[in-house]
Amino acid sequence: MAALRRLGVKGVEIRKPEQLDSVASLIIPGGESTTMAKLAEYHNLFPALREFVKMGKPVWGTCAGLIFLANKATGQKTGGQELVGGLDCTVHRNFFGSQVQSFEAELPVPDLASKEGGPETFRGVFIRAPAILEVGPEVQVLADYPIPSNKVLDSNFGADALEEKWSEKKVIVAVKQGNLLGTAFHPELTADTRWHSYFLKMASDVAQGASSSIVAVGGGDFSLNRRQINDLPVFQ
Ligand SMILES: NC(=O)CC[C@H](N)C(=O)O
Repeated sequence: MAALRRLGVKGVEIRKPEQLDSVASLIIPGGESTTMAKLAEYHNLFPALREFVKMGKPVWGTCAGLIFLANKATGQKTGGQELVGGLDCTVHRNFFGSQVQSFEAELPVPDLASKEGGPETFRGVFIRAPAILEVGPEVQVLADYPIPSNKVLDSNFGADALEEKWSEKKVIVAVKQGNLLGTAFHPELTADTRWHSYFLKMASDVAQGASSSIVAVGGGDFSLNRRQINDLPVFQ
């Protein structure tokens, strides 16, 4: 919400399925995807979210939101978790390790830079971040990242996938497929608003005539009357 405000756009928080009828595009933010899936299930959001994606409305998932959008997730808790799906990729939920292994890195972002201008790299803030292991033919890769050299390719990764598929020693961290955008990192925690403005352009391309609201779902405090509008700290 704070990042959108910096671009002069007012977002609306979505708590109930029927609220999705009144918005033209959606951001599913980061957080913790198992918890978010439980809450989304409790609030009966999954059918409406799937319908929203199927209608071709722009949806951007960051981090846990990316996991939500993926057709397949690995590294899930026992019993798995429900996904919205639509994005033809396999995501590893905690690819880069636990919370303490969170990190920041400069990512080459040629497509973003050519559309939005600015530097050729983007500072990726990876917080217990997922990574995309495989993508389908319709998916455009917007950023990738070398697999950390200390990364032990253990059983969590699905041993069969290793040598061959990962011979390039890179994982994918940003993708676009039609109306869907996915980032494994948190662009809203930097002062660089290019991913947000990139998504807003996707949204305005599709939204013609519809409401131009951008909305956020999941994460945060679900009590409506205690909502705060403080901006998050932003890393320069
Ligand atoms: N920053 C994040 O959104 C972390 C996502 C987390 N790995 C999950 O499973 O949901």
